[in-house]
Amino acid sequence: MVNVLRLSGVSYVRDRRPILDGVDWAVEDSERWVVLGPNGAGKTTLLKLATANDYPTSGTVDVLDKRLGRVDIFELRNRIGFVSSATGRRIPASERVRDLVLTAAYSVEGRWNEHYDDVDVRQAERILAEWDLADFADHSYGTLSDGERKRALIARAVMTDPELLLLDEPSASLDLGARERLLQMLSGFARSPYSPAMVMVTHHVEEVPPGFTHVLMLRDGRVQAAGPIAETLTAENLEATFGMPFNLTVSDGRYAAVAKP
Ligand SMILES: Nc1ncnc2c1ncn2[C@@H]1O[C@H](COP(=O)(O)OP(=O)(O)OP(=O)(O)O)[C@@H](O)[C@H]1O
Repeated sequence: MVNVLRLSGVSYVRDRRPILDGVDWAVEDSERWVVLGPNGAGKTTLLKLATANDYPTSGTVDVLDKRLGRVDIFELRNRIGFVSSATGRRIPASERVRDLVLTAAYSVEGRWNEHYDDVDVRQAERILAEWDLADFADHSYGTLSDGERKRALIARAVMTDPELLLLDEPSASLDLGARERLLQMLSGFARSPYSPAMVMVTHHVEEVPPGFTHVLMLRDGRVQAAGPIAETLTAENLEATFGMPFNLTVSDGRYAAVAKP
């Protein structure tokens, strides 16, 4: 087992307010983590550190065995796949889906070269099929539905064979069918031993894909609970994290939570 991410005593303070407060957390290469917590808990801030897009105020962050602050972050970022609504906003509407995926191999957005290596073209075709995008390969990004866009962004993120894949609320704004389709794909991807370590931020236990192994629960910038999902994703920990009591059920690996009457 290899640590892909390790936060030790991490605090992140802005305007004298601790947004993350004494966070200790480690992700190993075979693990798939869900990060759960209410609005403002610090989930996106945590991803900013994990993607080497910011630095902690105190404590240490090691990403892929490199200590933030002592490493070339551009080299590090090439080894990390990241999907968020902000990454989606940077994609030109006219970009063809095939090029969106293919150009990831060259770390560019927008088609820039008429000649790609065969190995990259084959890899892109395989990934497009894997994420159910083969029929959309010649469509432009701007014409895709929200669900298709999310799958296209994930396909782009995995094109470079990242060692760590971070997803910030991938199923937010999707309709029920699109959400379920995406969760099935994420579940299959999470279960593959060839997939990288994964971290997915979500607000809803219903969006936890079966196959994810661990959960980190954050409240007010502090770790409320962290560990294997079966033992850690409990009604007690949900209440401690979201500040209200829930009835929690699990069926076929899918969780559902409703407030206690
Ligand atoms: N650079 C910053 N300066 C000041 N406040 C910040 C900064 N970054 C984040 N915050 C604040 O820190 C808190 C945590 O933000 P963050 O986006 O990490 O939470 P989150 O758990 O992702 O929330 P949500 O679920 O609503 O997306 C919020 O109250 C936010 O306003």
